[in-house]
Amino acid sequence: MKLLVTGANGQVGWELARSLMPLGDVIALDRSRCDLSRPETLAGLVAELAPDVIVNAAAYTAVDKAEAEEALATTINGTAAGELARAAKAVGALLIHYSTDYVFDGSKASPYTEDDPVAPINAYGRSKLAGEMAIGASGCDHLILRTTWVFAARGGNFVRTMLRLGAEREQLRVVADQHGAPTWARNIADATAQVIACAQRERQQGGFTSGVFNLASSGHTTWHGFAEAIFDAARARLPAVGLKVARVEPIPAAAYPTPAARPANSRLAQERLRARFGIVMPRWDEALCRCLDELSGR
Ligand SMILES: NC(=O)C1=CN([C@@H]2O[C@H](COP(=O)(O)OP(=O)(O)OC[C@H]3O[C@@H](n4cnc5c(N)ncnc54)[C@H](OP(=O)(O)O)[C@@H]3O)[C@@H](O)[C@H]2O)C=CC1
Ligand SMILES: Cc1cn([C@H]2C[C@H](O)[C@@H](COP(=O)(O)OP(=O)(O)O[C@H]3O[C@@H](C)C(=O)[C@@H](O)[C@H]3O)O2)c(=O)[nH]c1=O
Ligand SMILES: [Mg+2]
Repeated sequence: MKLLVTGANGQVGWELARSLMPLGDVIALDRSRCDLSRPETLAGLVAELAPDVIVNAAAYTAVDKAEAEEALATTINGTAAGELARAAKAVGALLIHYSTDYVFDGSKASPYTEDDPVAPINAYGRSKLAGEMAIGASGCDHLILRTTWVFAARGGNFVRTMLRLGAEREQLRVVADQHGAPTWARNIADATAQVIACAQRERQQGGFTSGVFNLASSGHTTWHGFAEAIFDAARARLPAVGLKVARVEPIPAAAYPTPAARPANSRLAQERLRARFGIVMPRWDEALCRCLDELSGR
């Protein structure tokens, strides 16, 4: 099996290179070899490589910056995703694509299911929704995996931000009224490998259907709860970080103004993923400890 991965240097893309290896030949392309800001180049690239599976891990993920660059975010997350889907259709490839909790407005009181109405409240969310819709319209075999609050030992993410700030300051203020499940990029990549293996069997046997699946850690917390867990775990595992932080003040989102609004509820129900693929994701706090173990070289 030939698997094409985009966004090879991203949190998820980096982990995919390892997780997908047992499935076949992985061609992992970074921005320099597969640039989603130039959607017109993608059909030719895919036709030339003729992969069996395309995993699109490239995305414009700068949530606040997207407010001022919505056109670029939409080209990368919307138009280019649609072009990859049409290219997948042309070569008969399966497309795996990632989307986000930010397609929802966060007003629901319980976890979102895949069929809940979408209503993004920021430019990034709108651009990711455009990608979902373009893929759905393409007619290619596809699975859209909606994930949340991704972290990893490398790349730009909340864990690395907190470790940096926690080494600089004695007190931090962190939003405590946004709820979600921090999800480790490695767990996403491993689950993706399971999903692909299952989907390819279904396609061979004629029982495949395309669709949207939530894919996030088990359990949930707030950004404040996540920050406290990061510092607790780091004190035990990463003395070299030299944490100064003594207090993490819980604050409402209204007290932490940002260019982009964020949903209050980012929780995603996991039943559909379990029913179709038998996947139960690890808990977010256990995954956090494994990730920090990796950072500490354990
Ligand atoms: N991060 C998160 O919290 C969440 C992410 N997701 C989704 O999961 C997927 C994976 O995200 P994640 O790995 O966390 O994101 P990252 O930001 O870690 O990685 C995204 C990658 O996309 C690359 N990229 C950006 N612009 C382009 C472009 N024009 N052409 C090609 N590549 C480009 C980046 O390249 P470079 O390294 O050069 O900048 C980066 O390597 C995305 O679809 C994202 O929307 C969903 C929910 C939460
Ligand atoms: C740095 C910092 C952030 N915050 C808040 C701001 C925000 O509400 C929350 C998280 O901030 P971030 O900017 O890391 O999160 P953000 O970039 O919005 O994360 C999102 O990224 C995209 C790509 C997704 O798809 C989402 O699932 C989600 O992971 O923490 C504080 O309260 N205090 C702080 O010191
Ligand atoms: Mg961010």
